[in-house]
Amino acid sequence: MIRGWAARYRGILAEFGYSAAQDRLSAKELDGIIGRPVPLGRIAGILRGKTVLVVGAGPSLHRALKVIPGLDLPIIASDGALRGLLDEGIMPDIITTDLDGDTKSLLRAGRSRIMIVHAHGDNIERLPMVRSFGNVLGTTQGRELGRLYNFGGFTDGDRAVFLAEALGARKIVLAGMDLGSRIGSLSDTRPADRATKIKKLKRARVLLEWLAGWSRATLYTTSGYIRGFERVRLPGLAP
Ligand SMILES: Nc1ncnc2c1ncn2[C@@H]1O[C@H](COP(=O)(O)OP(=O)(O)OP(=O)(O)O)[C@@H](O)[C@H]1O
Ligand SMILES: Nc1nc2c(c(=O)[nH]1)N=C(CO)CN2
Ligand SMILES: [Mg+2]
Repeated sequence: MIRGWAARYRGILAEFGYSAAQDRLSAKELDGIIGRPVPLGRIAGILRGKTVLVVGAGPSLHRALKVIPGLDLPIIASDGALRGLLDEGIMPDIITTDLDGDTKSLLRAGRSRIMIVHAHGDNIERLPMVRSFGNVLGTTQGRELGRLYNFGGFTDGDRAVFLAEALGARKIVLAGMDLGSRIGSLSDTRPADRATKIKKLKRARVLLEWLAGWSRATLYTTSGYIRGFERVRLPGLAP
């Protein structure tokens, strides 16, 4: 577990009213379901020393999808962004998910791609889906247990950035990671959950700005402003 995470996790539990015990229960369940996890070295082999594209499901994803096919970069897709990528014929290398993204897309990608599956107290009933995935690594937001890892991060999108940093990416470029108060249309958020979702995105921003203070990777964003991330334009996108 990364230094400083425990305090941030306590803050998340308090703000969102989650139970650490439920998170732990879910983590144990996931650890029991995953037979043999993907070796960490295989994931690091994809990311180490590379410029890695992390794709979120924010409103700017639609624009980014026009140019992503021309980029020759390893791609990590976060949950809802996966469907957008698949619709454009782009199969990402790695998917970060807590299994509440589009099920059809997750099952399709899960046949061949690396699925980084996050266990938390509110997705226990979804965990059996993991049995259909060929290459899985499990994560938890609490203390690491069994063969699960905690790279840091909260939502699927910011966890992808923490993962890429932990496994040695040289540069991390965000697309569709607008954060902010507009939820992307590819994000499958029920109206009743929208206020919580916006709070989650705020928390993701705070965590990314914390990461920017000590990240070994250089961080870039092609979507919204994030302190500590350099703003760049995706090549080929009109201003
Ligand atoms: N404005 C935005 N709207 C939606 N998602 C965003 C936005 N900005 C960044 N993202 C990132 O895109 C990721 C994938 O989005 P999506 O809402 O589809 O997935 P999700 O499975 O509901 O996310 P989570 O389970 O992490 O809440 C989020 O985890 C978030 O980090
Ligand atoms: N207990 C719990 N943990 C989480 C949850 C959640 O709904 N419940 N959602 C997350 C990202 O959406 C990440 N972590
Ligand atoms: Mg999710």
